[in-house]
Amino acid sequence: MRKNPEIEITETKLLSDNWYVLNKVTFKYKKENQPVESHIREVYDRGNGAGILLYNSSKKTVILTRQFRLPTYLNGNKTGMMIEVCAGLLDKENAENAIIRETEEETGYRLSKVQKVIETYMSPGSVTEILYLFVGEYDENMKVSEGGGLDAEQENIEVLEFTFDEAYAMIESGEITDAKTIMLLQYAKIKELI
Ligand SMILES: Nc1nc2c(ncn2[C@@H]2O[C@H](COP(=O)(O)OP(=O)(O)O[C@H]3O[C@H](CO)[C@@H](O)[C@H](O)[C@@H]3O)[C@@H](O)[C@H]2O)c(=O)[nH]1
Ligand SMILES: [Mg+2]
Repeated sequence: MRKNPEIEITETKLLSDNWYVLNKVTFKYKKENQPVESHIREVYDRGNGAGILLYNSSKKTVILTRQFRLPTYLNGNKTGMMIEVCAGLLDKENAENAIIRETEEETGYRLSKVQKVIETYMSPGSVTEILYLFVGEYDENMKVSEGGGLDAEQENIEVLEFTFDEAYAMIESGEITDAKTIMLLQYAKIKELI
């Protein structure tokens, strides 16, 4: 599937597969009329993910989640708590089914339709993950459980409802710093979704 004649991968060394997979990859970069360069990069493969902005256009509200995120705690986020759109890693299913399942697990809303709006590499220098971003309408009739995430995965997810304006202002105030959440809120603003 790979289609770049300038690139030749010569070695892939597994550094860790304790949870997800970290490889050290050596490759040759053969640029025309230039000496061949050898590069080494560490690449973290944790699969692909999906996220969704749940919105209600008549109430002008959105559903977001709050949870502890250790990597942010280790890098400048005082409490480690992050406000994010509902999101999860894909199992073997497609992104649309995954986000519908994840929405119910994390927020308690059972959606029947969602719309894919963005596909993005979140950290292309180091992480393989593609994130598929969706929007979907929710209302109270779709609420089937409390949400909160899977106990088995110790997720401890709080479900929050904000007006769209409140949520949008939290980007400016620095209360929302998660990239996929900022992208989806800005998408909603640009497209005048809410
Ligand atoms: N034991 C253990 N658990 C882990 C480890 N890494 C992750 N987990 C757990 O695996 C679960 C994954 O939950 P999901 O809801 O499927 O994924 P997510 O972490 O919400 O991922 C979403 O957000 C990420 C960060 O923005 C995105 O990168 C990802 O694509 C997705 O959108 C979480 O309970 C998480 O704590 C680990 O090293 N060890
Ligand atoms: Mg999640």
